[in-house]
Amino acid sequence: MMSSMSLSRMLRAASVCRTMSTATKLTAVEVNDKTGIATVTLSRPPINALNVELLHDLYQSIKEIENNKSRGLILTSSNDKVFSAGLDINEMYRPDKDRARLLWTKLQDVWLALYGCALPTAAAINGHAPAGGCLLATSCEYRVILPQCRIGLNEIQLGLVPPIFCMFNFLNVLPRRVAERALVQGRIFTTEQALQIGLVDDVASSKEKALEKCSQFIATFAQTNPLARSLTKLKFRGADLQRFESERTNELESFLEFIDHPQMQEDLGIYLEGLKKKNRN
Ligand SMILES: CC/C=C\C/C=C\CCCC/C=C/C(=O)SCCNC(=O)CCNC(=O)[C@H](O)C(C)(C)COP(=O)(O)OP(=O)(O)OC[C@H]1O[C@@H](n2cnc3c(N)ncnc32)[C@H](O)[C@@H]1OP(=O)(O)O
Repeated sequence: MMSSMSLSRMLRAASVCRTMSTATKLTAVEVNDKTGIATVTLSRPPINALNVELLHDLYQSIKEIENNKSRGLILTSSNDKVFSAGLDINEMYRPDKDRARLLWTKLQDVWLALYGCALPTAAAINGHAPAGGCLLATSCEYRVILPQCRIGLNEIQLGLVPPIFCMFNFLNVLPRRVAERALVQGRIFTTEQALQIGLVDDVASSKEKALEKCSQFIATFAQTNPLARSLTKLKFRGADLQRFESERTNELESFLEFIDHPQMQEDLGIYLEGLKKKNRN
């Protein structure tokens, strides 16, 4: 039988963390009642590839957390090897046109919501974060990564032109020259390299420690007026958000045109097959 001691401990623990009532299917949202920090966990096995549904759920979670006046938002993954594999290539290869339009629109919505989020944001990067995975992490204000991970914007290696928000994210984090070279080379960085160039702020030996460091970052704003903080953040990011708005329709059309091209379809097919073959050998 459970002792009254362990029962009270369990009740205390349960009162610290609560799952948000509207937590969605492919993202789990947990709010720590003590700190007021919400953790969003990407939960689309096996590798958190960003499809329409995951992007939809992620957007809903970010907005919900922002509206619930949490103290901050931490983004992480339920997979212990992959933070996110980026866009689901199956959504771009031989795509349904309406769905491809939706995919890109939802990616744009997520970027706007995360990059422009009024709350302090941090990413506990507990696995590889190529392409769209890196985009999510660099939309946040602070990043902690685990050892032996790979992170970067490698779109150009797939023959894809990195969209404008990739550029904004890198310019916000890296010196201009480093950002430009990383994007045009489609560089994927190791944990050590990412730390050395400043693509991530810190390295932690486990997911728990990464989450702790993210919470500590968010706690640095405990004494700061939240409105003053968010308006200051907006002053830094506002020009990017405005330029994005003015180009979002063009970027959507460019994306659709791009993936409609026969050569692009052939390249994506080869790339996808290469990823699958790796597992067959
Ligand atoms: C205005 C702009 C105009 C035009 C621009 C046009 C387009 C720009 C788009 C730019 C925005 C973002 C783009 C992207 O995100 S593209 C996606 C790029 N992602 C990658 O290249 C990652 C590829 N994957 C990997 O490197 C590894 O899978 C990873 C993530 C390191 C994990 O490795 P591991 O744990 O070993 O897992 P597996 O490789 O065995 O993968 C398991 C399983 O998943 C399949 N898979 C992997 N990645 C993807 C993916 N991104 N989409 C779909 N499927 C993926 C893989 O094939 C395996 O499948 P299997 O059937 O073999 O189990």
